[in-house]
Amino acid sequence: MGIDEATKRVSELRDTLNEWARAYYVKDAPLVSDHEYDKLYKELVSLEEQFPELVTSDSITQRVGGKLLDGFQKVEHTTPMMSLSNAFNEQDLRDFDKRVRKGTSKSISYMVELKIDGLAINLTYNNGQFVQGATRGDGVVGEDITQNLRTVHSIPLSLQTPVTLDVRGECYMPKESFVRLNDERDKKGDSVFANPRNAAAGSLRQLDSTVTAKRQLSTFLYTIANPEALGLTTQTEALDYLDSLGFKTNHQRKLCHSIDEVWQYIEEFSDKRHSLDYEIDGIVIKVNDFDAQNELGYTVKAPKWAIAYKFPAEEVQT
Ligand SMILES: NC(=O)c1cnc(N)c2cc(Br)sc12
Repeated sequence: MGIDEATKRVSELRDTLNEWARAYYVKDAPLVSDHEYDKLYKELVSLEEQFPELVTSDSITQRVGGKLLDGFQKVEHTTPMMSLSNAFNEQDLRDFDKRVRKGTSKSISYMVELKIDGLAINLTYNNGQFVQGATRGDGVVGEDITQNLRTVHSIPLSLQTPVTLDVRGECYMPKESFVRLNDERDKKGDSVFANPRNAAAGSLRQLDSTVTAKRQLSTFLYTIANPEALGLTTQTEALDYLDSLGFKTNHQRKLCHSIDEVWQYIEEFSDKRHSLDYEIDGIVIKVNDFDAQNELGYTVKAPKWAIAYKFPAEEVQT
């Protein structure tokens, strides 16, 4: 096969494999069998070995294999990554709702989202290319874990539109992966992780990304930095835009038009959360309209337009 034919075939393989990977890892809806996927993947690896000049950093074959790091570089976030104040009962939520309605004349609806128990991350894309991934750190400065995040299949290495933006979300380990990992570690006499959040954090703080690649991590993205610069006016629009770019968002979200509706959702997930295949430690309630968010502003620590309802800690069965 000559270079022209190889170039064409490599492009076809990447488009097909990226579509299949998005279906499997982002939409949880596989289009083909693992065997079918592996067949094309092997063909792409072979062509890239025959024609190294065709390898690009966003090729699906380049997710694993960065060099062994001797530490993590510090990264300053373009805008601070927020933290949330907490609510522990219905009255706390009703007090929050009163403060919100006192703080703005706008009509209020709430975007209600599951609070994923993982590690907060920031992903930076330049002209649609994934260029940097970082931990939240203290909210202002985090650590560069780009190589490790490149191994997480639900994180696109390139977007279908050449947009420059920062997106934030949670990297987590599914419950099943957590149980399997601890079984393997226990059998080898290694220490086990206390919970999926610690397992995800430990997996992302690896200096060797080939270890991270084996940990079956996933993500839910939920924030775009400076969303109004992209013409987005609500959290609903921001989440739909993240979906359209090929990111994995959590579809259990609900737009609520009263705090009563928010409380119903919380009561519903107080039980349903145990049947999810990932851990959550609460529910995040956000004023949906960005103009109203800006009017409400921030306290020193956290936004006045959002709150995290925390589920009561559960008795650990020993
Ligand atoms: N959907 C969300 O906004 C969300 C989900 N899961 C989380 N652990 C967090 C943390 C902050 Br801070 S926001 C948020």
